[in-house]
Amino acid sequence: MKPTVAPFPAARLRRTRSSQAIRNLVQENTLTPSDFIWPVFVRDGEGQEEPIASMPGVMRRSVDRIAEAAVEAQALGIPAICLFPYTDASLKTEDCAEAWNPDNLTNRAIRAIKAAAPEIAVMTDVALDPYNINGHDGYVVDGEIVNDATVEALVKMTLAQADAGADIIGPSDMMDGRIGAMRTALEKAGHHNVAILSYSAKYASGYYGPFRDAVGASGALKGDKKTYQMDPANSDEALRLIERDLLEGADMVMVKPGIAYLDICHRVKSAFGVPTYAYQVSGEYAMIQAAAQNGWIDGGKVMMESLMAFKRAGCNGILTYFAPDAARLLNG
Ligand SMILES: NCC(=O)CCC(=O)O
Repeated sequence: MKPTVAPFPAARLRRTRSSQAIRNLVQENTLTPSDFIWPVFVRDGEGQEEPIASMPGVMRRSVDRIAEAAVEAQALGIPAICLFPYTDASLKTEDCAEAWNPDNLTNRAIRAIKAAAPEIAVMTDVALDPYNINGHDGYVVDGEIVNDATVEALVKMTLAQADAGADIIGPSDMMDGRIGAMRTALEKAGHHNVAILSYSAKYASGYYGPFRDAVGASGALKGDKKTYQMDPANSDEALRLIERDLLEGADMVMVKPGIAYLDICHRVKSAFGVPTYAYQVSGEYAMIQAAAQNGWIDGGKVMMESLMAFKRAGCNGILTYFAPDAARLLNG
């Protein structure tokens, strides 16, 4: 689209910025609480809310407190909550069997949320890293992250989550062939309406540091994730990954991290026109909070501006740790 601009003074582009009312009329993008998916951290125990030092304002919550948080999110108009478990080191093994335990933290939290806040959609994370003694998203054999055996484990994990009542499965592992395998298994098990929001374009990023503290994975990880997560230098490859996942049965797709990858969000939405999400990850959140706490930026303003940027880039929604704070601001 080529914008038409009459010569000055017929056109004074400041006219449409001259009052709040006119600015509201010409606003091109909007942000509402229904744009958010709220990632939360689950821990064991009861009545527990434990702050995470590198993510000011974010807690690890026990299952009962997660259910309360979901009730609050539902009241704020947030449509979905996404669960990440803080798994005790004693439950991390080489075979990652805790990942498909029907009574693991995630599956208990799904059932508790469904009982307390039935309207909110529950999204899960599918990857082996919270359960893996090696800290990787897949099985490690002789130093290699093996693909096909990992996919079999991820399918078991997916089915356990769907059986517990998950509405949206979020494969974040970046193995090849996992979306097709999960979709086939879900269909076969009668979970026709369980959606897959694929972490299709997930980059090997430095922005995930605080998240690894939050889920207790920082110590376990040996090496890096560059053989399965994407190179930040690449963009065409993201489109191939997105197309591949859509053809295998993904309903929605994600770009991760967010702010440094808005060009990818825009390309994905323009190329495919499918429900597209960005993950404003822990490092992005931590940077905004740290600068705000030092008085270097206005935290509320930067929070809202960063979230609007995702909408402007074409995203349908954002996974963001700011979800409840932003929803409260938007609800006035
Ligand atoms: N699979 C989920 C993540 O890796 C989240 C990363 C973050 O928030 O930094």
